[in-house]
Amino acid sequence: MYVHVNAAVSVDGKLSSRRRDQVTISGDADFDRVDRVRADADAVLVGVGTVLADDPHLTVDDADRRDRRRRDGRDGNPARVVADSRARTPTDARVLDDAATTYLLVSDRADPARLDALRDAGAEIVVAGGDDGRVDFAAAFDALAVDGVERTMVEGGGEVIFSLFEAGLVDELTLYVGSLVVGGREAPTLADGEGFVDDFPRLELVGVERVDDGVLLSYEG
Ligand SMILES: NC(=O)c1ccc[n+]([C@@H]2O[C@H](COP(=O)([O-])OP(=O)(O)OC[C@H]3O[C@@H](n4cnc5c(N)ncnc54)[C@H](O)[C@@H]3O)[C@@H](O)[C@H]2O)c1
Ligand SMILES: Nc1nc(=O)c(N)c(NC[C@H](O)[C@H](O)[C@H](O)COP(=O)(O)O)[nH]1
Repeated sequence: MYVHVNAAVSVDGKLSSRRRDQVTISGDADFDRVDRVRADADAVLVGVGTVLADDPHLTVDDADRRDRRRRDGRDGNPARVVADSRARTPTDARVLDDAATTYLLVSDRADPARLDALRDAGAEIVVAGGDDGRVDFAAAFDALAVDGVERTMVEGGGEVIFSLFEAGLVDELTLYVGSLVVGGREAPTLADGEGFVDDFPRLELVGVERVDDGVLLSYEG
């Protein structure tokens, strides 16, 4: 699986505010770039924290890009994937509408009644839980690959991105740094989780570009 992480942060590295509600960091040009990256992916993945905070749709906005995908024999939208160990995704979440296939990655600790309700709401359930009750991304990606998902774009949040770095699964990172300060010791950052104390993952900087009133940094993992 090729994993491309994309996120937008403030100059102080925050994904959103201490209230964990969505902060618009990208400008129009960056959101258009995000749409292009989505259109190139087989799947777009977020954590359930992002679903609960932002209720994202995770589809391709641009109709020409959807048409191009269909001409290439693909679905108009990439699949949507939510890392959701305990199946907390609301059954009326926007990711569960019929615009695309949606996989929920759950652990074996998820409540079977919740899973039935989510299946009824249209979700495909993939059980891929590690011993700690969190989704084992390597196992989950192997399961998705069976369905033809070879390229996944990850749109956050900070807990999921940390886990992917920890597991050594990040091939590419694009980071839009907007020119605003959010602050707050409790505000989510690009990589939260437990944090590293040694063996810090190192990335190779491969691009720096001014976009909107911010900077787009491109790295290889
Ligand atoms: N600026 C951006 O680009 C951007 C993008 C996405 C989200 N956000 C913001 O980030 C915040 C949400 O991020 P978050 O960190 O709270 O949640 P998250 O989206 O990273 O989801 C975390 C949850 O995913 C589940 N999970 C399952 N397996 C996991 C694993 N192996 N590792 C980690 N989590 C696993 C757990 O239930 C965990 O609580 C919101 O405030 C949202 O607005 C910003
Ligand atoms: N690239 C980017 N720039 C931002 O300034 C910002 N706040 C997000 N946040 C990610 C967000 O949590 C969602 O995942 C999608 O940006 C919403 O996507 P939809 O339009 O609903 O499909 N992402």
